[in-house]
Amino acid sequence: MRTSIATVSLSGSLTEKLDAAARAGFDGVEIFENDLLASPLTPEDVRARCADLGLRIDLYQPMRDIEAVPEAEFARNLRRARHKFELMRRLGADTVLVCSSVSPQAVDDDALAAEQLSRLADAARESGVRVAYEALAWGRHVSTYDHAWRIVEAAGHPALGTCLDSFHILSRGTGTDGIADIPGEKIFFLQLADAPLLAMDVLQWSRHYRCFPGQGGFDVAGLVRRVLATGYDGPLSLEVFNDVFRQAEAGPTAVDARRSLLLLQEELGEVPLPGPVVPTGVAFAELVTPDAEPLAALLGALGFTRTARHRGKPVALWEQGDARILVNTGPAVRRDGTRLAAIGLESPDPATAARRAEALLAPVLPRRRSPGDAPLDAVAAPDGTELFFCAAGRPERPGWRADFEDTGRPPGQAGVQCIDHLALTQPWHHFDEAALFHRGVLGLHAQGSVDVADPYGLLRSRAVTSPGGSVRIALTVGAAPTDDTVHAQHIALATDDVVAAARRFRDAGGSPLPVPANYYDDLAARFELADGELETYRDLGILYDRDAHGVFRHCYTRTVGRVFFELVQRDGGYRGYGAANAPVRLAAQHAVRALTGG
Ligand SMILES: O=C(O)c1ccc(O)c(O)c1
Ligand SMILES: [Mg+2]
Repeated sequence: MRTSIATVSLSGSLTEKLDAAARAGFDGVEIFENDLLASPLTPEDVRARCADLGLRIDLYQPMRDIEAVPEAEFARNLRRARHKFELMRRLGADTVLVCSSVSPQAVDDDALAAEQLSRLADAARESGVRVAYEALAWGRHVSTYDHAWRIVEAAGHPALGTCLDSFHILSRGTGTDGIADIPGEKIFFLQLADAPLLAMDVLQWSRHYRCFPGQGGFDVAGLVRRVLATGYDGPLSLEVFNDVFRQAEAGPTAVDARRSLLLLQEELGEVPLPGPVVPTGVAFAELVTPDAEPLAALLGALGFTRTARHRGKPVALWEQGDARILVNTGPAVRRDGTRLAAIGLESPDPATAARRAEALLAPVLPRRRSPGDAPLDAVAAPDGTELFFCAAGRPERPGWRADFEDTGRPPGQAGVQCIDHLALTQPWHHFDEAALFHRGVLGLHAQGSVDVADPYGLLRSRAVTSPGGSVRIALTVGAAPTDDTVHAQHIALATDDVVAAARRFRDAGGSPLPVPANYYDDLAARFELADGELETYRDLGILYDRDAHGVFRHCYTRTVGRVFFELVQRDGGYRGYGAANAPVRLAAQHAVRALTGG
């Protein structure tokens, strides 16, 4: 199955768009007229460039407001169209998209629409061009795919077919049964886009919020299955109007787009991919820092001990229960300050997990970092976080732990059992990509996204989890372009007694994030807590939340660089991450930063 992408889906100049599409491995492009008009390249240049890049020009688009208009108007439209057919000859593009008219001049007359589209197709055929007629969801008289098909069928012209666009069909909730009535050879083109389920004007929704398949709420795969059943054998082409993609760099967007199509093709059984191999736990989280001291103090207060050091690199292993944290002070990482750089994921089959990631266009990292290191399969996530696939339950394989030499100190025992979750701040323009990556590449389940008010902005957060919750990653992003480096990442540590753990932390010299008294007044109003409970929480800076399943109690440390820790206690199967408390936490962190200038 050939794959294609509309130039409108990518940012930059036409040249940049074409380069990005080719590099990501697309077979073709839809050239959006505005991209050509704004380009200094001649149509012949564009044609040559596409040929050099191995890209076919699958579609030229759009032609608007053509049909069902008074004859004089149609004559002008035909003249305009002939110009474009000549342009397409120079480009080497053989299919043009005609959107259903939105013109106030258009009349509700299918016979007239069919007759004029037929005359348009006559002119197109003379230039070796085919016309694909698409119903815009907001078309003046034609807004559904089955209506557009009835007109195409009535015209009965060999150079006239229809273009199906998943957004226009699924946004209107039009049933897809009617697709089976269209002969495959009359579907001249198939455009794919997903979108989040929003209640808004369909034109605004389409022009600003489309996303790649798998990133929204539509059943795009179900629609494609129906289209393929007709015998359609043209490309699967992504046409995504999206405000974020318009601003983000074209290269990564094109990779994100291609990954989305690969996953769609896998779902359809068209492209076999290795795996997925779902990770079964977090082997370690690796922090890099220019100065180990503040982290050492923090980890010590949390009850971790330094149990081992790497044989060849300045990396220390801190352990408590099943929570393992690497602190890397290597020179290569000093410039970025303290941050979460890598995650070790326990995997039942690391090699296959890495092969799947590679097949889905994740950059593969060298297996051996230095001579003598145990080979580890690793890839980079879209935000640059390194993901190591660590053999779990495979004693015959040398694990990452073999690279470490024990210090002789046992793991700490201050009530922390394991890593509950990791919260990673994503670059603001890669949020949807990050969720699709973690779902598609790692086989994690993506939960719905929640908005969180920050005193200076709005954050969106979406969790991806393994079955049973042994791996939980909260992906967070600012809703508007921001300096992403100001956002923190955190490691949440699970305990079955957060009160005891928080007390130990404070007694060991740790300073919890201070929580305002107003928060506790509100807590008293919302929940009937046992005698003394509220006072304990207030004293220790513990926050409280409840869902349909259970109770969540949690507290935070101060931030070092971009990193802070959270102690969490989940009871009764609580599923969330304390999102209700996040605005208070964010405000408290801003307040601390303002005081300390850090
Ligand atoms: O928003 C539009 O105008 C527009 C143009 C061309 C398309 O293929 C489409 O789906 C929408
Ligand atoms: Mg379209």
